[in-house]
Amino acid sequence: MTALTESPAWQNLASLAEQIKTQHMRDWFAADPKRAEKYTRAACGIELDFSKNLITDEVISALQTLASDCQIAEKRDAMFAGEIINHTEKRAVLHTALRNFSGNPVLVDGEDVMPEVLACQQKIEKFVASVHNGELKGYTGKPLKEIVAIGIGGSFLGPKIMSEALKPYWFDGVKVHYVANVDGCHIQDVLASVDHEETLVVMSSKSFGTQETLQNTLTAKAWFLNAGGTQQDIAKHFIAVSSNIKAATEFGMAEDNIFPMWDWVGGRYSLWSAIGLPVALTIGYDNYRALLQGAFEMDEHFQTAPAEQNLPMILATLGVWYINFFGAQSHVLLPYYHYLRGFPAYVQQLDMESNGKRVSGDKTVTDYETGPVIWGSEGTNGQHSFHQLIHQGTVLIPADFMLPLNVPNQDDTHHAMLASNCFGQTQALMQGKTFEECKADLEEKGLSKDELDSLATHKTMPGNKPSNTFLFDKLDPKTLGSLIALYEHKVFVQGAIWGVNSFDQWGVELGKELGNQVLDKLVNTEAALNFDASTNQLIAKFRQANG
Ligand SMILES: O=P(O)(O)OC[C@H]1O[C@H](O)[C@H](O)[C@@H](O)[C@@H]1O
Repeated sequence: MTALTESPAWQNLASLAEQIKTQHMRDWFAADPKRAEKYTRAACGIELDFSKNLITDEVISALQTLASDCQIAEKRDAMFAGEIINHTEKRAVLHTALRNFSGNPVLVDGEDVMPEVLACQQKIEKFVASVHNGELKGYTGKPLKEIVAIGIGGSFLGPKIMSEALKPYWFDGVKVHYVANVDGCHIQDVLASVDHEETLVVMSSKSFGTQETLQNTLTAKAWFLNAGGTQQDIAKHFIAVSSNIKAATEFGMAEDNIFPMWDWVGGRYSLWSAIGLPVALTIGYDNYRALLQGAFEMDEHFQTAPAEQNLPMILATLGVWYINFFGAQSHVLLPYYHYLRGFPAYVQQLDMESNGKRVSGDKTVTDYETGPVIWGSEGTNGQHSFHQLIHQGTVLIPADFMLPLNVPNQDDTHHAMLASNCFGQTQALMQGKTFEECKADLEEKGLSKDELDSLATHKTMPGNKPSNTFLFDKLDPKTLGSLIALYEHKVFVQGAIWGVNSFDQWGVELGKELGNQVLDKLVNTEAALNFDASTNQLIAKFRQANG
């Protein structure tokens, strides 16, 4: 056993879980009319009702003990202080510096990074203004109205979902198109829909070495030249965000057109850096700044609120409770807001790339589960498909429901229906429906006893399924910033409890490496195939079809 699973806090939680498994949330709600009030907390305009969880005061305090024994506060402070907590890559983890409005310095290797961060923000502000006011023009003198943002992974998903989620705040007059996949269908479709004279390509790649992004940018460049632009005009239509200035200039980007980022910002945490430039172009700089402000406020909350009030701590420890003591292998996110439909995919990357790890500390292979499968989609759509399994399937899937109480320009009837479905689902998951209740419903229909028993058995829902419900007044830029930072810190706390390095991604790196080796064999069609028989066969079939 590892030190974690042997620890008194872990052992205590294991025995508490056995007791809790014999109880039902229904009974807790019946016994305590104040349960909802007792287990609701708010911060940064986000209210979290976590009363529909398999928890008691004793469980909460045991989870807090585990967190404190795992030195979460110390680890959190080390992150904010710029210590090298990404130990396998020997890097600090300072996405929080990108939204630091405290006026305090943030030191990396003894040097304050804030002046560079602020200079970059000013550069973004100026650039966005010059696009929006039409001052920056394309090579034929037309304003730049179409933004083609090329990037993948962290250099894509965060900005894309932020832009989508903030549709009511879009700046009128520019349209942003995000392209990630190397599948040529996407870039072709996007380029076919825009006028090259009005197009600005923003290439986002921290490393400036990611195959998909380089290829899509080359394709866009060829399209631009083919449409009438010249090599000299490229500087007016192509800009980059990267920490690899050398590679970006070698690629042909003008140095002035490169927005910097830094090694101490991980890809999936980079949306707060100039990687967010397409977001600022979508919603304007003031709204973009509010987004950063919201994240900053959540950072402050995370650092200062006591454990029992601390939203990231509450969410993280609840997750650990289900993953490690109830065998939950996945966690579903259910935004009841169409514009937030991309949020599950974003958190999927954030959480699974961060905590999809199996080594704790220096080299201990864990004997406990770590990051869960994160999935989900917008409500109410899922209610008509996969919610069935959450209600009556044999696996436990904790759920996060989220709903803005006000939606700009929304028809009241639609919004009330949306809300009723959201609340009704959390209720159904919690209370379920007993065999007796199902039978009583059916009795009036004149069924025989056998039929009654059978159908009532099928209709019975055990309930006792945990969920969190997040409410916010409206999903404005500030609240979105806070919401994203909340999940970032949740992931941090869980990683810190499990002792994994939440900031590297060696599994992803291996995929890139092998993909390049295979590409070599697809391009050099005469090269001998020396992989396993299955991979060789797949390559041979591709060669044959494309020969
Ligand atoms: O920004 P780039 O260097 O192009 O990297 C893009 C993405 O590449 C990899 O897949 C990493 O796992 C991601 O975290 C990263 O965001």
